[in-house]
Amino acid sequence: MRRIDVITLFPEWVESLKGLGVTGRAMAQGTISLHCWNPRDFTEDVHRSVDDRPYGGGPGMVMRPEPLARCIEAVLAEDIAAPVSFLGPQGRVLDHDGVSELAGRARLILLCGRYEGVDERVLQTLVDEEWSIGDYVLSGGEPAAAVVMDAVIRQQPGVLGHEESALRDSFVGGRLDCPHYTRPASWRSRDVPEVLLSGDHARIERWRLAEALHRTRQQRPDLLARYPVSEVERAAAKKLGSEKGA
Ligand SMILES: CN1CCN(c2ccccc2CNc2ccc(C(N)=O)cn2)CC1
Repeated sequence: MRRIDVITLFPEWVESLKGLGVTGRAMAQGTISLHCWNPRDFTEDVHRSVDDRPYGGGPGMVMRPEPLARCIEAVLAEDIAAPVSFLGPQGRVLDHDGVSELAGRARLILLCGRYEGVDERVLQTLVDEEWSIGDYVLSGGEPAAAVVMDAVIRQQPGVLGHEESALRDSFVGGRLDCPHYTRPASWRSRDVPEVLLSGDHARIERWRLAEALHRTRQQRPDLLARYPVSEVERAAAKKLGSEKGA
């Protein structure tokens, strides 16, 4: 991922990401460039109107096709080609595999809908795919775009600095995360599991694998169906069990 373009009526929404956390660091490092485009800059009327009343009546407004189309075409005219991804509730639901797929691209073009939605003819002629961050309705696509950007940017080599932490994340390999602890070793009479204080890194790794597997089995059995228990996990759980007995 080298470049992200976001088409939105609320550029300040996206500009705020430039200064924050993982996304902010990736921009500052120059690993990723973020470009914001506002369809309002592509209106041709004096009122710079980007929405209009829906044909067939009903509540709310619809995003007008012409300014949006001109904006999308301006985005596509710049830099390398990339699919136009629309954030909407009807889209493919984003999961770890979807994030990996998007993270592998050189460029992302994210279109954020507002109002009651976008004129269907723009979706038919200029949008290549639709992504959803979950089965619920938002007031606009911007929060969904921010989620996609964060998830994708942290997959980029060098962004997290500690490569391995992106690999151990929840959902990598279909597993939830293991528990995390820091000082003090005893806090309000609750102790850190002694294995983590043992300095035995192979045993600690086994414990973390076994805990992630245990949590996944408890909270997300559907993930186990999709990503069956591996030999390494089985061996880790077995060896741990025998040590506990020891
Ligand atoms: C009140 N209406 C506002 C506009 N909206 C709409 C309709 C079509 C496309 C985009 C939107 C923007 N909303 C989104 C966006 C993404 C998600 C998601 N799950 O990823 C949920 N909602 C329909 C509802």
